[in-house]
Amino acid sequence: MTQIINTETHSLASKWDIEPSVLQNLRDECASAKGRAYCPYSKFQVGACLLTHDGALISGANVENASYPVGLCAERTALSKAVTEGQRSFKALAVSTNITPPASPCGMCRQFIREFCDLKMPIFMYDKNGDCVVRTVEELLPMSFGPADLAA
Ligand SMILES: O=c1ccn([C@H]2C[C@H](O)[C@@H](CO)O2)c(=O)[nH]1
Ligand SMILES: [Zn+2]
Repeated sequence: MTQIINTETHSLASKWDIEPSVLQNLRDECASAKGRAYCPYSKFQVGACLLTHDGALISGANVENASYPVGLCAERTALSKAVTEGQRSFKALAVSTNITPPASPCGMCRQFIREFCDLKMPIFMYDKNGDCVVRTVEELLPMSFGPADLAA
């Protein structure tokens, strides 16, 4: 069956060197993961999905806790799942929320992402309408501290 892929997805995909159907799957996966968020306190659902260089998609959602600060963001859930499944080579991250403009990863997640992802890796942030804002890791966390700095 032929998939219908919109023009925005096509142009984003070519800009970031991702197959349009793969970018569409990434977007769909992070949107579905959002539906599995456990967020009874904030009621703010967030879905995230990583695309690995070998084409795997690994998703996560926010998981809150009655002791509020214990809650986990979607981005760190997805990354922790991926890393503990042996995946550390990422081509893109997508995040989906039900607001517009789209939410961007919190400061703690930016640092967590920076540990494993290339500074030039794109982060696709989808809003409630499925529209997208894209920024690289470096744009979200300039002049960052990373693993190589410890060895310097
Ligand atoms: O990028 C974000 C921003 C917020 N949250 C979660 C944390 C908390 O569960 C809820 C409200 O902050 O949304 C994420 O998962 N990712
Ligand atoms: Zn976060």
